Amino acid sequence: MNILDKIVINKKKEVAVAKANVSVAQLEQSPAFNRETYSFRDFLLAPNRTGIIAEFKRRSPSKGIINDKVSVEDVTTGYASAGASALSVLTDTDFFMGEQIDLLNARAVNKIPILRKDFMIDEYQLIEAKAWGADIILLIAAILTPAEIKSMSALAKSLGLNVLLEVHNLEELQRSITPNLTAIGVNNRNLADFTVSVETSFQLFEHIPAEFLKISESAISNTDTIKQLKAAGFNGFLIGENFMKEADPGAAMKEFVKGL
Ligand SMILES: O=P(O)(O)OC[C@@H](O)[C@@H](O)c1c[nH]c2ccccc12
Repeated sequence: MNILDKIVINKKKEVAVAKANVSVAQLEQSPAFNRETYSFRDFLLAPNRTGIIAEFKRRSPSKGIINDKVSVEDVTTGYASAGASALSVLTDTDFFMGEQIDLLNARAVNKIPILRKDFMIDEYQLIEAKAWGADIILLIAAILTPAEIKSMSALAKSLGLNVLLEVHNLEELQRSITPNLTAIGVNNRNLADFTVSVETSFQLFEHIPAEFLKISESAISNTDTIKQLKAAGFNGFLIGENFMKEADPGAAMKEFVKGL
């Protein structure tokens, strides 16, 4: 059993507990639920922003603890002022040390789109995402059927949420395309065995239909890589560890973008 299988088994139990504790009607009453969401497309393509989706990630299964000393408010506002087009906030606790409150806190202090970074396996989690202040949800092709991707992205659209579909190979990409997606993210990290290669993005690029925003995810640690990805046609760059490993991730991003 690989890590992704373990995460999904755990997530199913977590969602069952959450559903028993908090009803959809309760989630729908949360103040964030009825707000207007920010447009992922507008912020990603804005000329005065960097295209970087900057991630708040304390820990990962591949790296262990990356940084558990910083506050989500300091880091995400630092990212936003360094020119992030969007923020990514992990809400998985058992494997990434993220929390629901991290997303709520990031939402309270930022006026740019926020991705709820989690393993979505149930429509209930989309209602949570909206109620907790997210603008974007992640759907990971490796753990969902094409029918699930279709129905979850249609529900996301009806909630005003943007959808980032994550793929790692051509087969996942081709079976998962559906009209209600906003963006396609090529994960340079294989979540089954943790190997990384930015080549994955360059290889899959030409197979992504023109109407979707194109994001390269993971293992990006220098501005030359971003310049090459931009030249190939990528619109967005999801970066976590390269900033989070520093004592002040916002300042690290500010320094990094000088090289763009
Ligand atoms: O820290 P990195 O290598 O810059 O990667 C960020 C992001 O792409 C990565 O955290 C990620 C990509 N897809 C995911 C799915 C679930 C959890 C995490 C991820």
